[in-house]
Amino acid sequence: MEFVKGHGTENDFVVLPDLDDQLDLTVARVQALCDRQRGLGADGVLRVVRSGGDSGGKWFMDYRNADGSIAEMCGNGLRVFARYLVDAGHQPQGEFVVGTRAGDRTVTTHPDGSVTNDMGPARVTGTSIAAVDGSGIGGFAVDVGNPHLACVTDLPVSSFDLTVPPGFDPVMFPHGVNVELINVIEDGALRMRVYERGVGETRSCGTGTVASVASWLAGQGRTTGAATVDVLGGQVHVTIDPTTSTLTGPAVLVARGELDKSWWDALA
Ligand SMILES: N[C@@H](CCC[C@H](N)C(=O)O)C(=O)O
Repeated sequence: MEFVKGHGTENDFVVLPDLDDQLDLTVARVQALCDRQRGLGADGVLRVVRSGGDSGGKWFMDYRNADGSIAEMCGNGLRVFARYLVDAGHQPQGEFVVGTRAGDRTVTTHPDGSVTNDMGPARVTGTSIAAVDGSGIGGFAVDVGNPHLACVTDLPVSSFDLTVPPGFDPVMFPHGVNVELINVIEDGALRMRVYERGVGETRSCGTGTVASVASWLAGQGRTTGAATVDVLGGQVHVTIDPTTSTLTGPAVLVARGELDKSWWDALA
């Protein structure tokens, strides 16, 4: 069984090509694959399925968090997924459509290895408070297909302890939430740290960067704008308008190999 390891701004993934939708990707298997001691190690798994959808999309990205939970969307994962399809010869370089649980997303791969995702609308749905390190930090709830609580703060994001999960309002976020802490460096330049639902702190979160820019704009009463976002693992560029958003950043394939069949079978 083939695997590929890749990352987007150091948000890392095990890619499992399963074009004919044959793999039984159980929670135990996802957890073991993502475990950095007893598996390959990753923030999530991207199962690559060829879809017969009528939306024009030939591919479905089955994304799982490291704890085995299913999420609707993964922005960094989508770039790595697109890079894999081109690298494997399944798609020519350029624009194509990938289905996700949040809907179809158009991706554009570039010759320099970067990828631009159309991320769909970033909907600001309200305000809420994240409890981090004993402090309440206000932010905007942003739906990027998956849920975010994106909080601009004047405290340096480097000062927060994100080894402990942030608290949040379970009524507002009944299915959990990804929490972003954001500093404004200057107009159009943000710095972000993130605690991801189903993973913990990661070095980047693509949907989280889109939510961060939407939150920063919402704080100024704006619905359109663009920013670079520095994350622990690099930098991405985000644009937001009222109907859609884009995310551009690197997508790197690191290694490929074969999973041991007896290891996989024992995890069922
Ligand atoms: N790292 C991802 C987001 C992955 C899903 C998230 N943890 C959730 O549960 O919603 C990204 O790059 O967007």
